Amino acid sequence: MRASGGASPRPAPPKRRGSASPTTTTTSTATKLPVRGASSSSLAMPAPRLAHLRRLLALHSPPPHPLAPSPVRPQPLLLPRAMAGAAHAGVATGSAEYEEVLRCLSSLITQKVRADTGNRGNQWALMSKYLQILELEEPIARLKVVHVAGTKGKGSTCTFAESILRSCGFRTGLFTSPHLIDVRERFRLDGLDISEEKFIRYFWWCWNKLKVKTGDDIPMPAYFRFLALLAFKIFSDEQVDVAVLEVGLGGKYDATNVVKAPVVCGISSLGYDHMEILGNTLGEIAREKAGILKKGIPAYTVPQPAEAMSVLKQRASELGVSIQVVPPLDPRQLEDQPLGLHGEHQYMNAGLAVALANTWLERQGHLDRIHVKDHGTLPDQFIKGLSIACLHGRAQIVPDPQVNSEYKDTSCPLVFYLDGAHSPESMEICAKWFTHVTEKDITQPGPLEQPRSSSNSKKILLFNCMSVRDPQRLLPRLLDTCAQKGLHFDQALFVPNQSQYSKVGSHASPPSGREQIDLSWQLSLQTVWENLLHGEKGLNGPSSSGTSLVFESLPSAIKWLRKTSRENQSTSCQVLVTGSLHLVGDVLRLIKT
Ligand SMILES: Nc1ncnc2c1ncn2[C@@H]1O[C@H](COP(=O)(O)OP(=O)(O)OP(=O)(O)O)[C@@H](O)[C@H]1O
Ligand SMILES: [Mg+2]
Ligand SMILES: [Mg+2]
Repeated sequence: MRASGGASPRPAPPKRRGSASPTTTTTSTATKLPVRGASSSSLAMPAPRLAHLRRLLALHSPPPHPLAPSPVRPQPLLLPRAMAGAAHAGVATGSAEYEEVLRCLSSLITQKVRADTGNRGNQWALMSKYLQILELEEPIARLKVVHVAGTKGKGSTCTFAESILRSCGFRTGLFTSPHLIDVRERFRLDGLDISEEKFIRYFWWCWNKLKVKTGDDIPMPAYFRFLALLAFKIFSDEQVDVAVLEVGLGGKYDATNVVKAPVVCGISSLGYDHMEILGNTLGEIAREKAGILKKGIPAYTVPQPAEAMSVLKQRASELGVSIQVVPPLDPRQLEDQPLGLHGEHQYMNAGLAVALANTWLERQGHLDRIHVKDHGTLPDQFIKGLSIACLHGRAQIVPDPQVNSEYKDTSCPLVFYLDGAHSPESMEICAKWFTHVTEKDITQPGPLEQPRSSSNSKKILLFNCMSVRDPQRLLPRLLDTCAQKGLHFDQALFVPNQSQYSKVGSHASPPSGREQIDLSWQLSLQTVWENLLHGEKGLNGPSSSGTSLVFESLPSAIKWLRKTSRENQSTSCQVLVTGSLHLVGDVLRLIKT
């Protein structure tokens, strides 16, 4: 652990987007992993190694409203249905064949697609070649697709829409990204992660066909493209009634955009992210996302900044379609049921999902399945779908199972508040959610009382972000939004993600030699934080000592949190984990083991 004000030399300020990262990304390591053809003995992978592969594969390919938020309920650590498959397959129990599948998948991860224009231009034409090889053109044309792009809220919107249509009695397929713990989270059938057995079967089918037909002219598809092709294969063979597809990155050149005639399209909240690929202005970003709109296909969006909205409208009019703007859902429409996903912003995503599901039902001639009530509330199946929707790592509250089991009363001395926000806009949303749920005097329903009143609670930030992101935009947004609501962090902890150990070793646990761990990025984050708190005096300021810490590993940070919480029993530790979905996934995995 390194505390602020310590002897470590002050690191250089963090690099901006597009500059070389002070840490090596997991991507480059992934390409070094052995690919298929390894001897069977090498398949007996130790659990930490398998965990590392799962994390590695989590790589992406991809205005608040005034209504009061729903009551927030801490979620039990027992993973609900959608995550149950992943939890069961568990990090330690995956079969040797599954490990081999993960190894093959990781060989498809290339730096190129993420960081430059590899998914554009000529490269895009390759998608149709892959579809031919896999004989997927006709099956895709038969799928009844809901397609969603956007900067934020895609996954949540898709999850709500799928859950609604499942509650209406349809067989559903849901393809989202990224995943938190296990790659199979990206593929849900009827609301459940695809089974390991099915995943392996479909994987080899696609893999082997592609391996035979690819070579120097046609390379193997990159990671996200392969996953999208796999999703198409799974959903068509499984004969789902509806396939809900989240765009991985952008829209126009995204692998999911091979769908020529979806039933309905949605564009969730637009903002700044992935500018190194999508462009620097909201207009440019919006144009890329509007690339999923199609002639004759109804489209919906949420209220957007004017610059983005005008681009969406212009593109829609070029195509001769109207794009309808859906307001956030009014909680009264839910008959007092809370949404399954928490936070004010989810009313926005839910409103979009309702429009998408409703249009899907209408266009498929299934409106007779739902009973529209005359007093303005949603049909029962919609309310049910919205309230059971589940997506981990988004505004999720998890009391620490270890520390809390030591207390007989209902208090929760250590609680994790997890949200995978990683763009400036979502930092703000996340900060609002955290301040709201930890506010004094809020009594939460459910089996667990609110930890303790905020007067004797400690607010701790556990943060990391990928080095392609700009902490100078993320951290001030978080800090300022919290401060405006009267919340101040007692401490901030900066840690590398578990998966970042890949650069120094093959295990998911930290290597023994401390000197091997490059913490320069975390030290840079700490500098940004300290400068925000104490001005340019930063780390050398007398008041800064102890307000932030850098840990060399996540397990050591969690150990420290547990120790601190045990030593101060009258104080509850409320830990906001944010900045990276990878970090959130790592924390979820670590605290349940
Ligand atoms: N409508 C929204 N507006 C702003 N931020 C949002 C919105 N919906 C979700 N978020 C934030 O974005 C995070 C990710 O949400 P979600 O998974 O739904 O989005 P996504 O678009 O799929 O993100 P990703 O880019 O990681 O795939 C949430 O944890 C939350 O912090
Ligand atoms: Mg994204
Ligand atoms: Mg997503």
